[in-house]
Amino acid sequence: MKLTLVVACALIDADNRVLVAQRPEGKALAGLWEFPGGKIEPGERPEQSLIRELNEELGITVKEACLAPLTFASHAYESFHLLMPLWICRRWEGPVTRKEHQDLRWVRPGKLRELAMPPADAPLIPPLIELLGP
Ligand SMILES: Nc1nc2c([nH]c(=O)n2[C@@H]2O[C@H](COP(=O)(O)OP(=O)(O)OP(=O)(O)O)[C@@H](O)[C@H]2O)c(=O)[nH]1
Repeated sequence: MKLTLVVACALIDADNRVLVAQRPEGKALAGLWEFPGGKIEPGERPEQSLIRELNEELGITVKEACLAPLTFASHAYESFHLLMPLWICRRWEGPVTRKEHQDLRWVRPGKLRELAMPPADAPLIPPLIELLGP
């Protein structure tokens, strides 16, 4: 089984809402709502990858000191096993801009279950509710 390491981030706004982004058409799991992030490239540290992905996908600049580890997903997809650490971030520079996704939404953690998310993401929701409220 191929192990794939993906880094992801829950950006949190002043109202304790979380940013989710809709995967583009043409990609695996298209249309599902995910946490911004992506695969680690060779030679990158996980935090560097995440900072790069957040810049590419959302146009924001994040400092490593503003990333805090929250939890992780470990999920067996058919063709690979996903291991995905989730960081949270409350501080960034620049406006959040849609660059690669179909759509972006700020949602209360308690509403995440109402969105179609990748199956790996379900266990990430309770820790967010515990931290931020429903
Ligand atoms: N960023 C992100 N990826 C997730 C989440 N949940 C989840 O299962 N994934 C999976 O983790 C992988 C993320 O990699 P990616 O977005 O960089 O990859 P991709 O499918 O665009 O493939 P590619 O970059 O090779 O074209 C995908 O297989 C995606 O389905 C999530 O919440 N956020």
